[in-house]
Amino acid sequence: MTTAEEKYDLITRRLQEVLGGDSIKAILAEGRQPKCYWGTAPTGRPHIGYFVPLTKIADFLRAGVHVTVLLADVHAFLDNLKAPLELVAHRTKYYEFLLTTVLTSLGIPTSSLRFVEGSSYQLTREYNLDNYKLCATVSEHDAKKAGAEVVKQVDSPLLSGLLYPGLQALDEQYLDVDFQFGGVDQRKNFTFAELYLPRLGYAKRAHLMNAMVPGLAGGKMSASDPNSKIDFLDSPEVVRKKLKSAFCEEGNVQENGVLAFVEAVLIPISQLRLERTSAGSSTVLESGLGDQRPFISDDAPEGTVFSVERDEKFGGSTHYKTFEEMKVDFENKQLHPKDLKTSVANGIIRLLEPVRKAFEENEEWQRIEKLAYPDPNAKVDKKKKKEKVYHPPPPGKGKTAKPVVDGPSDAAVAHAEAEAAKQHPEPNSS
Ligand SMILES: N[C@@H](Cc1ccc(O)cc1)C(=O)O
Repeated sequence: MTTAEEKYDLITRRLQEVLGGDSIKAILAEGRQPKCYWGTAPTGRPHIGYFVPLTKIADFLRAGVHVTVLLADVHAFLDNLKAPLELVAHRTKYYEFLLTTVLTSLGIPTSSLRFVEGSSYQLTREYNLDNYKLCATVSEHDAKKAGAEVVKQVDSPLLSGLLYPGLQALDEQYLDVDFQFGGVDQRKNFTFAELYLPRLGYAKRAHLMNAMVPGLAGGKMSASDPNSKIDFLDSPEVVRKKLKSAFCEEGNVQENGVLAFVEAVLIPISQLRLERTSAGSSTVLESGLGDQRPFISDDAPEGTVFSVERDEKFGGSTHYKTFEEMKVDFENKQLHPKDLKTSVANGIIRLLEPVRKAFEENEEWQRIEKLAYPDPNAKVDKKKKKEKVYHPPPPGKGKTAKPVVDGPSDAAVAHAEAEAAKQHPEPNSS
């Protein structure tokens, strides 16, 4: 990788939108290495759509960008308590285990990037003062608009949802980056940051956005339909079942969750692996944990990005070098939905194998997983907890009355949290 233009092209390839690209070009032209971050709020369990930002991170690293991954723990509960306070630390740990493993499986050594927890700096005096300054600058209308696509929209919105975009904007300053990267669903948050950071005297950052990952059922990968998304730890049987029920009609390339998924997730991973092989050892990418070519048959010609394996009596296997070729075949009914689904299922199973293996070999991760995502059907415990809730008498009343300067008791806080959780129940996932 030599010229600034080549680096810029690698940084911005496959993105849906770039705001402020010229500032990145200028940094590269000076021979400097841009700094960026990608933030994720540890709420529900990450699904395999996360491969999209993670493969993009591989591009950034290859172009010499300094990458920070923000585990936005504070944001995870600011967003309608999607991660309730008592679970957020466990979920943060779970995300860290998972992201580290997936990055390694893609051949990205985590030593080449930095992980930061939001709460490690968002609770400081300096950050909070900036937050209050923002609160005295931003209108309620703008804060609401900025969070509209990211913060869960409910009938009785909490104040925390209004703070969310402001904190995300401040993160750019406190993580000291040149650009922030995220899905296009972050667009309103990003333009909000561009407008408001300069009003605090901070630099306006560039924003890079990837397209949203399509769900297997068609449309966006949906939180409410568990069949539309695949968990990193799903077993081969579950992966096959989810693919079987995916919407994939013969000849229809317009509404086709499976094909769209191949284009957005699987082919970029194949390309990444191909580039690694051809670039040799001079790149930051190392060999991954597992199978090097999860979607390509052993006997496929060079340059193949996806193989559909088929019995000779059904015409034999086809090896595609581009997504376009595959799409044309599907449209012309040369590629049958059943064959496509089978090859995609097999590819995903191979891709997830090293992640599942790492999970099975790591007792600490397994312990954290249970704490982070307790079984929602284990109602017994919940009931017990409810009975224990203590309702303190109002200040000045009751035997234990004392001045209120102490702040609310733990029990009062627990009660308030339980009430909040009732009104804003946690969604299945983000
Ligand atoms: N808004 C991001 C999470 C995030 C939080 C804080 C940030 O600074 C950046 C990103 C999401 O929807 O997942």
